[in-house]
Amino acid sequence: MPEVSAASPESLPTRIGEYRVLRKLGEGATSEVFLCRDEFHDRDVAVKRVRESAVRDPVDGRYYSRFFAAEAALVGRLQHPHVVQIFDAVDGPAEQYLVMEHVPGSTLRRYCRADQLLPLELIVEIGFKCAMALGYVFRQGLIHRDIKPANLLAVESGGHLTDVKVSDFGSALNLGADITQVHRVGSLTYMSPEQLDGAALNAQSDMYALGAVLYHLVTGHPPVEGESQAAMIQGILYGSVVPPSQRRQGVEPAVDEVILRTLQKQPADRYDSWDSFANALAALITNRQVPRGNLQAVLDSERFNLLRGLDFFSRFDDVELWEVVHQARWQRFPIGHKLMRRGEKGRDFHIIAQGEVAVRRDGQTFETLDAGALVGEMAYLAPSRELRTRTADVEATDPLTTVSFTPETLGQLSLACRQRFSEAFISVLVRRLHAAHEALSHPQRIL
Ligand SMILES: Nc1ncnc2c1ncn2[C@@H]1O[C@H](COP(=O)(O)OP(=O)(O)OP(=O)(O)O)[C@@H](O)[C@H]1O
Repeated sequence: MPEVSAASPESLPTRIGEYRVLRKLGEGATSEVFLCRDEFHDRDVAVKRVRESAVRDPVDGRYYSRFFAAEAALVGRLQHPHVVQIFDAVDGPAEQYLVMEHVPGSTLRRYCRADQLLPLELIVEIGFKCAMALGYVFRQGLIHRDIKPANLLAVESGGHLTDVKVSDFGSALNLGADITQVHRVGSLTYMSPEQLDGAALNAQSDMYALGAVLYHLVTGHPPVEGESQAAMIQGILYGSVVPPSQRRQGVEPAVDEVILRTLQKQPADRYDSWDSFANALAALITNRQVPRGNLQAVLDSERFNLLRGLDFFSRFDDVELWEVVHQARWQRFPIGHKLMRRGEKGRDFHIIAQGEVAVRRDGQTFETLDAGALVGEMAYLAPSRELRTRTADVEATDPLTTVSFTPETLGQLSLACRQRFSEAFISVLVRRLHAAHEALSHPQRIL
């Protein structure tokens, strides 16, 4: 399947339904994908149109219709930053198509080539994001069943891979609704033994496939190779897998361990949940078991895990936390940096992600705040302009990492996420009120 097909202009439709076609993005066995303009919503979208020949196919036509129906059933349902959103599905007499979020970039297929391999830390980061995304998908009652590099879209910017999104839910099994399981959908190269066998599937089957993709990304080879389909099947069911460290220099035993665990023949021998798999991947980064290479920047997975540990975000779910990871301004400050000065106007607020600050008035420290604490929210929440003045100096007494928002950037978050912020603000304010009340009633306690 070509990644990006340079379609001849004459074969390019001018419109698909209400969408103006800009160019062809790619094609698969059953469909073509076009970059289109959604004028109503003022955004670019990817429109996946089922080939007429596919639907008419006398043998497989009804399966193809089923693939379309499976994806169409998910319109508006999967909302996760690492899952391609499906905006609309049209099942017309003339054409069937899906309207999806456009992902600018390519797919992970190109990064499986031995001469294009990604740094290890980026592969682990990709694994972490996909594991979290598939955990979300599983909680919606779905098993993807066709996790492969071509279905993991790579967001690229300036020639670099910056993010990843799971796509193509045509083969998805809805545990709540599908009574019969069609077996052997999916790509043999990444298929779990139980999927081959026709046994019942669960989260561990997608986990195997994601592990196989990670193996391919790390080594440039799929975990099982064979000259023929029969040899492949034999290998998947009974063969042993060469540890990734034997195929790529610099791979630590801990990385071998995580990947090989997902490729165990028995689902029960793999991780027991997506969360434990994601945590094992995150630990490889935290424990420095993958080289940090030239990428000095903090990884999204580290940010995510940092936020997950903070009290302020304890009621945020994973999707909301990812929003914060992507939309907040992350800043680092040295010791001595003045985060705020008394008397200054300002409406931004910060959550301390790492480090410590002293809150001072007239040179006297009256409070120290550390990870999870909120700074500057009083001016943010103030109901009138006059009250938007900082009432204290705030200075870093430790190297500081903060997560900051202005009223404008907070306003760009989803309603659900803003709701979580309001709840977190209220609980901080109630705790403060309570402390102030205690201090007033028992002044000796705070001496
Ligand atoms: N949302 C998207 N944004 C950008 N490009 C996309 C998007 N969806 C698909 N593509 C491109 O189109 C190609 C074909 O898409 P897709 O794999 O979904 O088609 P398919 O017919 O389901 O393929 P197959 O049946 O072989 O898995 C992808 O490999 C990718 O290059």
